[in-house]
Amino acid sequence: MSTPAAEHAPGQAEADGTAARARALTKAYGSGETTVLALDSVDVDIARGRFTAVMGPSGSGKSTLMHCLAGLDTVSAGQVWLGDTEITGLKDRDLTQLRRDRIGFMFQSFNLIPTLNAVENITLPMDIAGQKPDQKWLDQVIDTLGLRDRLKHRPAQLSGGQQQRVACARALASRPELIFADEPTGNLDSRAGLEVLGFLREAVDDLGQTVVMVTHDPGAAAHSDLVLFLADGRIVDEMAQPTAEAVLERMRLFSGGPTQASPPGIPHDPEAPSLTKPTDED
Ligand SMILES: Nc1ncnc2c1ncn2[C@@H]1O[C@H](COP(=O)(O)OP(=O)(O)OP(=O)(O)O)[C@@H](O)[C@H]1O
Repeated sequence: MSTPAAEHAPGQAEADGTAARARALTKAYGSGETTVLALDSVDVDIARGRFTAVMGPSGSGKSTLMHCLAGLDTVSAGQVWLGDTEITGLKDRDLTQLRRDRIGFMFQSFNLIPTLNAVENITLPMDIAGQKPDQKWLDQVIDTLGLRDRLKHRPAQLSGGQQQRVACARALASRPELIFADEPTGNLDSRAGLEVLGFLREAVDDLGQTVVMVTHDPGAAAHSDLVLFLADGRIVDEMAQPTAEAVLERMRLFSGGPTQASPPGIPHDPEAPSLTKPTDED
């Protein structure tokens, strides 16, 4: 199924265009009888300046889709573009440079260097690339994320939420065309998770960034502009202006209705704690 995200994103101007797209993207692991078709001829358009969430049951191909769109994994068939650049077929060295210069990453584990302080962690990818940060942009990112008074702290001196904010700032620092976030709230309590989702939202609304987030949590997906639903390596549905309740309901449909088990990470009970509902303990 084609997913013209740009058409569906509310208020999306045509001129903003597409940050990334894939056509007939197929990824198979293994060979012969043990082949796993992780992505099955996926067509997708990621709208520029929008926040897109990717959801689906465990094993549906979310991480594989993200890795293929980000040039972290090779494809078995099909094509992927970042902006106007076709990345499928690029040589390793060109791909490495493209990832470094044009893509930002946020992972569940923050991947901060313990011996470097916050600001050193934020600028590390640019330092490695020999690039000078745009100080005005960096200041804007640091202030938007509320990290100004934490810049000299090392990761161990920061809370989980603050560490993830540093990881968020690191992803934003080079002003990438596209930020990929893989379960960015997975290791956080609901309050810190909400904070990070708020910052990703601000990165899109106030800083004009483009974010693609893989998540299991309908509450987290509700912060996006558009949810893409994956099942068995295919995009089977999408939802603009999602709410946690509507996403949960849709996920239940895919998992065979309320009598069957929910996909991992999807609370079966609508009253279950979620990132939209901070609990009293937080
Ligand atoms: N390196 C690999 N080798 C073999 N099979 C793989 C590999 N990576 C992923 N797969 C398989 O591809 C399918 C899609 O995996 P993927 O990790 O993309 O799913 P996912 O939706 O991100 O799952 P989860 O929510 O559990 O992280 C799964 O069946 C998985 O077992």
